[in-house]
Amino acid sequence: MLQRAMFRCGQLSSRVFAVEFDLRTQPLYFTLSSNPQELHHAHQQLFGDDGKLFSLHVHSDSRIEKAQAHAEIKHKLCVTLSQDCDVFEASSFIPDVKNSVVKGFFIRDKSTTTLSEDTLKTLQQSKSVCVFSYKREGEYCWQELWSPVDQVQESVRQYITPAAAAEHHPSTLNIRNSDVFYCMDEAYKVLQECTDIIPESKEVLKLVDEQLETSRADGFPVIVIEGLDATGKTTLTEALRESLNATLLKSPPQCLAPFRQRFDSEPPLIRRAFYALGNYITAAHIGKESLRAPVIVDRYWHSTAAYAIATAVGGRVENLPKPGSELYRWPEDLLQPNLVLLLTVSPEERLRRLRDRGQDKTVEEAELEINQLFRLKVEEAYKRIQNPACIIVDASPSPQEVLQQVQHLIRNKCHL
Ligand SMILES: Nc1ncnc2c1ncn2[C@@H]1O[C@H](COP(=O)(O)OP(=O)(O)O)[C@@H](O)[C@H]1O
Ligand SMILES: Nc1ccn([C@H]2C[C@H](O)[C@@H](COP(=O)(O)OP(=O)(O)O)O2)c(=O)n1
Repeated sequence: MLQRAMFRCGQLSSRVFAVEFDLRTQPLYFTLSSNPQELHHAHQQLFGDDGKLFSLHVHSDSRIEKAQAHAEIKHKLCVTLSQDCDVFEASSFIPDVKNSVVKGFFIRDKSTTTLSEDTLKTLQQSKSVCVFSYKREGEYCWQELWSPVDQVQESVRQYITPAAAAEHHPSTLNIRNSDVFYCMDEAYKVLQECTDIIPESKEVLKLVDEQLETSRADGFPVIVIEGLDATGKTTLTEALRESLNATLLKSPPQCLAPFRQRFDSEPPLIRRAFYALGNYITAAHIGKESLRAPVIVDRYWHSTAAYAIATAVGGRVENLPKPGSELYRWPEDLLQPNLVLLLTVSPEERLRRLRDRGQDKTVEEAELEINQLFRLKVEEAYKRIQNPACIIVDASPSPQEVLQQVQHLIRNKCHL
């Protein structure tokens, strides 16, 4: 079993576990050792209290199955476990080694019921789930493979010892080709692997196939408008269309609208691959339309990458991939715009606009509202994307003033 193999002595020094307690705090890092050692103060938070402790993760050779099972387990743990149970995101990883992350959960059950054991037992039977339990022994705590009481099993005990945080936050290690895609083929492959379980994938792939190659002719300028929801993108792009006599496009394109809700309910791997492919369809439209007139694009790759990175990265803004990281690099096979403008408004003004609009928000946008940290991470990721980088536009003045500001920028940068 994958997880057990990781615990073999040869790998002990490099395999670390991180448990995210709360979005505002640092995760707790620990590693396993065959010798008991004194628990560090911080570890008392996790292992020192009363209550039963478990961790679990899915093992499967299929990344689609793994992603879906992980999402289902998350949902199941949240709806079935009582309020006396804390469920944390937990991952094991080899420090700073790309693609080494195994995502899972950590459960602290302070209840006197057997609900968590019953739930874990069911999960263990129905899915490829691996469960570990943690036991205290005086001042020490150790981990072993968990099996329900009726199945006695010989198991190796490993003592828990604190570990230092790695240079790169674990949630950044698996971003490439799981959350952000840097070429069309990689996103395409994900949807190909989904066709059995999500029949709509075939239709999406067909729409991608129908688009002709987009070798960019030296046509009219292409200007992308980016920003969080309710920063004024629709208002500005409509005004620019009028004033520049431009063609207005968006990503995801209209032809993907019937599939969006379906893919929005899927785990990040599948959802982000869908949005990535949407950019390539929009790119084909841009290639065609820019031969006739200037093109304004409402959201494009900056949105795809910034939301994906901000969702994947747990905790604070400091946990984002460092500025200059290859994770912020534009995909080589995706048509580049001439100008990208990022609309920014204060959180208060944005909330006011959201309320005035009074429309339904996507779950993600609703989360943005309550989760300032997430909003900060999306904005910061937007700003770190390179080649092309975005130019920040203060979108708090009146629509007319914002339009003038942007027209001025477009005249200077694109000579329109
Ligand atoms: N510059 C502005 N000043 C004040 N309100 C604005 C401005 N731009 C847009 N709005 C209003 O804010 C809300 C969100 O704008 P919208 O263009 O729909 O944003 P987005 O497309 O980025 O979600 C709308 O009700 C719109 O009328
Ligand atoms: N080009 C794009 C556009 C949107 N997305 C994703 C990113 C977020 O999850 C949502 C935001 O879309 P949302 O519907 O809230 O945006 P608008 O209100 O249409 O501006 O879509 C993307 O990944 N790539």
